[in-house]
Amino acid sequence: MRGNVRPSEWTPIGVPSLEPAALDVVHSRQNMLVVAGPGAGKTELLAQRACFLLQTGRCPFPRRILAISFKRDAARNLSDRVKLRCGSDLASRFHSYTFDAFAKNLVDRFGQALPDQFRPTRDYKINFELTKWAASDWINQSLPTQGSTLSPAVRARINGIQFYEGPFVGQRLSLDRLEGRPPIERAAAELWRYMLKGDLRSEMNFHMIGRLAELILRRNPKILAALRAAYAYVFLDEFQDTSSIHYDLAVTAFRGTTTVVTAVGDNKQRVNKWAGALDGIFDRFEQDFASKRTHLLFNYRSAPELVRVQSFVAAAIDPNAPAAQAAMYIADGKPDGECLSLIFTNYEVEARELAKMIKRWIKQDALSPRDVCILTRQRPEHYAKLLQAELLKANINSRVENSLQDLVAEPLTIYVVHMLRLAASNHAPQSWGAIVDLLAQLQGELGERFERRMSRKFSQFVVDLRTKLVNLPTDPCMIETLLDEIIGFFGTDEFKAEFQQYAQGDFFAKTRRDIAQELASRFARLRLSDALDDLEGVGAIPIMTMHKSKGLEYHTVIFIGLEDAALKGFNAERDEETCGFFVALSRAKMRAVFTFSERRPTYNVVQIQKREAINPLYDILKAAGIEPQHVA
Ligand SMILES: Nc1ncnc2c1ncn2[C@@H]1O[C@H](COP(=O)(O)OP(=O)(O)OP(=O)(O)O)[C@@H](O)[C@H]1O
Repeated sequence: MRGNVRPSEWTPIGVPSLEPAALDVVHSRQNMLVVAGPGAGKTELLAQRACFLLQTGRCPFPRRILAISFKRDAARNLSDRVKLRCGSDLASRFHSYTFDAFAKNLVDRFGQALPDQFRPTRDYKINFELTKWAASDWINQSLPTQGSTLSPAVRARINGIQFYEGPFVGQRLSLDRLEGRPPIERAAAELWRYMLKGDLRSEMNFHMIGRLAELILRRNPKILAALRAAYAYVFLDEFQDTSSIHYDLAVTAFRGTTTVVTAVGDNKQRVNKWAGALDGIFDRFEQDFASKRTHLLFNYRSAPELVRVQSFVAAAIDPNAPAAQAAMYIADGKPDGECLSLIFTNYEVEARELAKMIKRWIKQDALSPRDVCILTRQRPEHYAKLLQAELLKANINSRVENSLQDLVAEPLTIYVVHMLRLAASNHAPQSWGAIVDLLAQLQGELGERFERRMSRKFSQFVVDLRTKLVNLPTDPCMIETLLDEIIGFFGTDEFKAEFQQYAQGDFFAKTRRDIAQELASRFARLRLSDALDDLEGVGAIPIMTMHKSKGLEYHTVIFIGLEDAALKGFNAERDEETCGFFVALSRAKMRAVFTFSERRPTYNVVQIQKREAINPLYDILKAAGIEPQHVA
């Protein structure tokens, strides 16, 4: 569809209707802050707003919309929704990035315009080892003493976390002179200098990249003006998790400009305080961006009984939070959702009984394993290990998603898998369509003639690929060569240019290597289509930490181990842990289950488990009428 629909004639696509407050946001010409609970349709609202702006020409060609999320799968989910709702042509002006990818893109393109002291080398490397927890070690062990203004005794007195969250990356980078400044600030300047390494290859983490991106915009009016001219609209998803690095970047880029910013979030799902999520971020945004705040009241995701239980948790987190209303219609006599708190005598009984229940639920509710999700507070491979074995006995596959979730959301994986699916089957229309769209996008051509010409080449490539895969390679190096051929068919340079995360550094090579490793282990034991299903997790119950479940939804959610040991930070971070509990509960559409096992191994030793520290969570459930039930 072209961008020629009249605003007054535009109607939401793919959902029956939007509540009036949501429709106001879709149409809005001013900065807006949307505060709404789980399942209120915040992400959907952004997708609808993108369609409205593109289809009505409110975002006129060639201007674009920039959407920024925190997780790769959230960014992908949003761009998929827009593509599905208004077609690839218009959606090509909808750019959905994670914050990290957006910042890295700026540094990769314009990093050489930075002043000497903050200019990274073009081939900089991402270093994940520099964290706030390791900051003291970096100051004391890695910083060279030669040429330093800090004695070892002074360095040893610097508090690493304060240093990291303060002058190192907690505030805008300063180009001021350092003489006479406190040691903590001089240490920050020295660690920056050490990481950027002069002529040697620079190393940075994403916090540093975020800070450099902000500095680029602050120091270069032309780059800033070009960015603002390119993006007429900006969307900020999961806004409650915004850190000072992200916020400063957004402020420098778009505050006080004609670019219209829409931020959506839920203060009750704020679980990233450890990663720097700012207090009072909604109020700051309202002031800084002169925005209007609006609330959404419906919950489109969860059944009425679950929305009722959620309201008790919501009230415990924020007594002023407006009560959400369930939008789901349940016919008379049908179950309207259930929430269970189950107590087991030990973890073996828990695994056995849960496996039986899951089997029963899958059958009775006609679910696919992907409709069920198993959550843990931490270490999912440990908490779910026995349950996985019991599920397997019942012929139900499951897998821990954490390590694969990001890889599977990578465009490189997505398009390689599409191509391999075509090689595996004569009937994979979705994969065919996805690749034709990609080729059109990469080559900037559309229309029937292009498709006919492309189709011939493409069909031949698939036939050749199929021949090569008669015997599946199990050597990762051979698979990497195969991946090179596939990417070469798309056009390696074009592919890297389209997906900016691959344009610089070794991320492309690393992703290719990871895909090859994952495929190799599966090719050794499975047929091609089964290997691809296994990689994508088709037919397997996903298991993940509650943090990784943000933004996702499942028919049935089972949280294993609502216990003191699993939530050991509860006393210190009660608000944040309660928000985490709320996130877990609110992922469920129809059923939420929380388990407690009286005995469970903490690491390798079986220990008696308690629920004293986290009793406030059990109290909330009890207040909602959910009493713990003992199971065999
Ligand atoms: N107006 C609507 N009508 C019907 N269904 C809707 C509507 N808006 C959203 N939904 C559906 O409700 C579910 C939740 O929507 P969405 O993921 O956008 O909510 P959210 O507010 O971003 O949730 P959360 O903050 O909990 O991640 C999705 O399945 C979505 O398709």
